[in-house]
Amino acid sequence: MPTIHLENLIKRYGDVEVLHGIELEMADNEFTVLVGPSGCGKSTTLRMIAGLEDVSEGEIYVDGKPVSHLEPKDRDLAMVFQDYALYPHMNVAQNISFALRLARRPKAEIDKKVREVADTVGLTEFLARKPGALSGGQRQRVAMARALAKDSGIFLFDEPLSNLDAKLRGQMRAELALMSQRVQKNMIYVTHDQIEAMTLADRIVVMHGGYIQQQGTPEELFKRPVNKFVAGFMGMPPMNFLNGEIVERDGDVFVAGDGFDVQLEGEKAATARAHSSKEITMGIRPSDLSFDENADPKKSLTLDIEVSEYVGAQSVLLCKCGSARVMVELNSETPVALGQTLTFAVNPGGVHLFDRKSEVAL
Ligand SMILES: Nc1ncnc2c1ncn2[C@@H]1O[C@H](COP(=O)(O)OP(=O)(O)OP(=O)(O)O)[C@@H](O)[C@H]1O
Repeated sequence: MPTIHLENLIKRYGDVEVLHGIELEMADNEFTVLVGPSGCGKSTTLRMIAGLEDVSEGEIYVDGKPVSHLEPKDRDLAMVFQDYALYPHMNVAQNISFALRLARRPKAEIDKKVREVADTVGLTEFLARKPGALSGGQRQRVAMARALAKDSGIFLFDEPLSNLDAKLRGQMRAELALMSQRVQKNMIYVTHDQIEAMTLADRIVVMHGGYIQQQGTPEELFKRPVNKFVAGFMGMPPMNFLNGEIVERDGDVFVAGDGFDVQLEGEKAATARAHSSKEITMGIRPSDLSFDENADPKKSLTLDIEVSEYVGAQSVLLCKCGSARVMVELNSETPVALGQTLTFAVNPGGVHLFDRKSEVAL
């Protein structure tokens, strides 16, 4: 499979620069997800790789060769768009084989390829149907099969699941994960959905404001976000942020703020002590806060429940901690009432510290 290298990619529309020097390497057979909020530049990056947008500065290399001057058709890639763009008057088999027929491949070869890819995406029984008689998920699979039939080394996806309802999205996500293991291609996938990114990616690239914020495995991004943006973007329910100050008392290090005073341990305490500014933001994920009435007061948060959202086995509680809001999760069987004050133990390893001004992780 080809490797892809984006070298200092810059994109300008007129005077406005929207990508400010994207530097990225994608290895053989890797599933890379570009993720970020609307307008961060992920689609523009993908469209530049595809050749659908010009490169303002920088270069795109595929297997070491510059490709930014090449037409999309000469770039050895297949793309699946958000809206699938199927031909409504052609049946599934004809949609899948369109590019092969255009290239005048022998009929036997085309038939074999159609059967193969239809089997891969589970469409065998629908080959004679027109797109109008298919469900959203099935249409999505046709788009995928059509791209697979091209046998390209690189596969590009632009939010391919965004038109599906939540249940189908979940199913297709799982199918995509399975398919990507089977087809062994270099895949680049764009989404604004961090759950899609976490479940599909070998490597996630988080973008914001035309810059790459961080790239790494889903676990690296979740456990060691480099800044407050990445920390808040990855994970659901999102990480809680509490503004506080680093204070030392009797040799111990605390983060103290409105309504909380949490002692730091080990490496975190040493890092906080050594940090130049005392003004920080403490981040704690809901999964690192556990309900415990007997928790050590120095290592817990006292929270007033404002809203409780029942989501099945767990409830998500929106609470007040001083002037800040904190989300926690609680077993739905635990009897609690709105307005009640509860104590949640802080997992010391789950405390993240960010410089309050620069928002960079300490
Ligand atoms: N043709 C254009 N002319 C001017 N600005 C554009 C054009 N296309 C995109 N932009 C701007 O470039 C930035 C990046 O857009 P892009 O579509 O890549 O974002 P995105 O992260 O994919 O967002 P979304 O999830 O909403 O599609 C945005 O600020 C957008 O307004």
